Amino acid sequence: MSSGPAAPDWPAAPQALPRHQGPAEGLPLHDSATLRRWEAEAARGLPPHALMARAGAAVARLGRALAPHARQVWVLAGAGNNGGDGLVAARLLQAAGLRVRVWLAAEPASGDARWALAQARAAGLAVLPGGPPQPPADLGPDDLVIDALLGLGLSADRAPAGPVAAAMDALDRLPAGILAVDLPSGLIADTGGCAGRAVRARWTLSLLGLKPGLWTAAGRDHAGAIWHEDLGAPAPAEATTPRLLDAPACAGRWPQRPHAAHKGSQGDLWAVGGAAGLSGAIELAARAGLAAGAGRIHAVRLDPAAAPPSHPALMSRTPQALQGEALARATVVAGCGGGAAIGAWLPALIHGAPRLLLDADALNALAADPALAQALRLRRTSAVLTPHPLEAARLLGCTTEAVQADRLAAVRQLAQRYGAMVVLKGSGSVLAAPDGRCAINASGNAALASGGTGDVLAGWIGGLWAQGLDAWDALRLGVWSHGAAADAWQADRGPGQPLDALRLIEALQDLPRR
Ligand SMILES: NC(=O)C1=CN([C@@H]2O[C@H](COP(=O)(O)OP(=O)(O)OC[C@H]3O[C@@H](n4cnc5c(N)ncnc54)[C@H](O)[C@@H]3O)[C@@H](O)[C@H]2O)[C@@H](O)CC1
Ligand SMILES: [K+]
Repeated sequence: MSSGPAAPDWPAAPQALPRHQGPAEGLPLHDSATLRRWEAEAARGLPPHALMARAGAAVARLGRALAPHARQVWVLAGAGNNGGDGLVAARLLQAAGLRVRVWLAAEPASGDARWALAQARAAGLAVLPGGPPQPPADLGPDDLVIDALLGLGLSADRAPAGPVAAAMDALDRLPAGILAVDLPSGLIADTGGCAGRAVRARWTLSLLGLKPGLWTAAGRDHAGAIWHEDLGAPAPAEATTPRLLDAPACAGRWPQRPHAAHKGSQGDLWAVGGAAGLSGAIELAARAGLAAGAGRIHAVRLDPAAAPPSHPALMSRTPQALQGEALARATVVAGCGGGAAIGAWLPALIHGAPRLLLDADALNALAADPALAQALRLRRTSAVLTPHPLEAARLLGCTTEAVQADRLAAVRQLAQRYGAMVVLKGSGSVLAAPDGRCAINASGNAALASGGTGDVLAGWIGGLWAQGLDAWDALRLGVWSHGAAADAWQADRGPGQPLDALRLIEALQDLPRR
């Protein structure tokens, strides 16, 4: 960029403070192909039906714990092994003294499920396949319903019809809590999409491994609280599985603040945007960077007519100030409220900023200009992109529906195509790096669905990154803590209230840094 950099008055921010080692990258999430291999290997070393017996016992045990006052249980079982798990649970719950009724979609085909049905009948349960799914008339709110219609064997390309659809209709209308076996029926394990429709469970017990689809797209709305049972079968070593981004995966990864810290040691964040009429976005990003703890925050207005920042700790800058030494040590968050004007500044930022995060209008400019995309790929240092699904679709040249249909595939493709770290925002944000690392965020809730929360996220990640974290750590921690702040806020008030962007920044400041 052109003329007149401000002379630095403190030493440059270090590139990296001591690396913050957390216990792990997070729990692995397994795709269905891996789960099938895992199941086959585990079954080889066990007596017949042992895995199903363990699965059914785990469902029964958890059902008792979650619904301790239940007096009766209604089990809806499909004709596959998911239904077999439900039949085992039904038998065990009856043996524990509960009144159990079973609805079975059709005569089971697999050996395991036929065994489970025979055992259930031998124990005195009246199980006749087919017929209308009629819940027990006196089923109450304390009682338990077990959804064992469909699991990993769901055919994703057809919406459930016939008896299974009728059973799903019945599940929609029940007062009692629904415990889903392995997956809420109809939810696609690998993507979190629905095969037309899916059961809304209060709880899900995921068997063997955790599935990515429980955490992203429609997964969070359908799975309820997620429980895990590995059935005592050792997990396969899969290096490339996505990881669950949760509190333990982020523990101990916050930037260090040594006693002798000063504003020059905590990094320089430049928030670049602020086209006319859009200055609020840049102020939100800058304020979030300040809350994250970055040492000096510069708010760059691309249009001099745009309102200057109102927070007294933010330095109002022209774009010309971001060049030379200032640019060489800057962490730049570009695009929040940038309008079309941001495009002209991107070549210099892509070339000169050692840490660069592109959001909103910067992403739109990138999608529209192949030369920018090429320049980004050629960068030696990390860049971070923070698209929502529509921006991701523009970057990939596809529809928003295609992005949402397989969010993991979309984010991986973006990371490869642009040579950048990417977070695809939305319910269960997904993260990917060009080297194949991948994560799904477990925090956050619908309170975040309001204007400006994305600008806050961009500035918050930038503020963490400016303090010396490496790019992947800053991205992971930033995304998780952004959602965790909303979770803490909602825990105090209950669901349903939107969280405005300024309050979100306060909630981020209040979040304990452990
Ligand atoms: N794979 C594992 O990890 C283990 C599997 N077990 C259970 O077995 C399940 C997988 O069993 P299966 O492979 O038999 O599959 P499922 O029982 O999940 O589904 C197969 C059944 O669903 C029907 N179906 C599939 N798609 C449908 C659609 N779109 N609409 C209506 N009906 C549809 C099929 O006709 C078949 O009857 C797991 O989810 C789990 O509950 C456990 O027993 C033990 C370990
Ligand atoms: K199920």
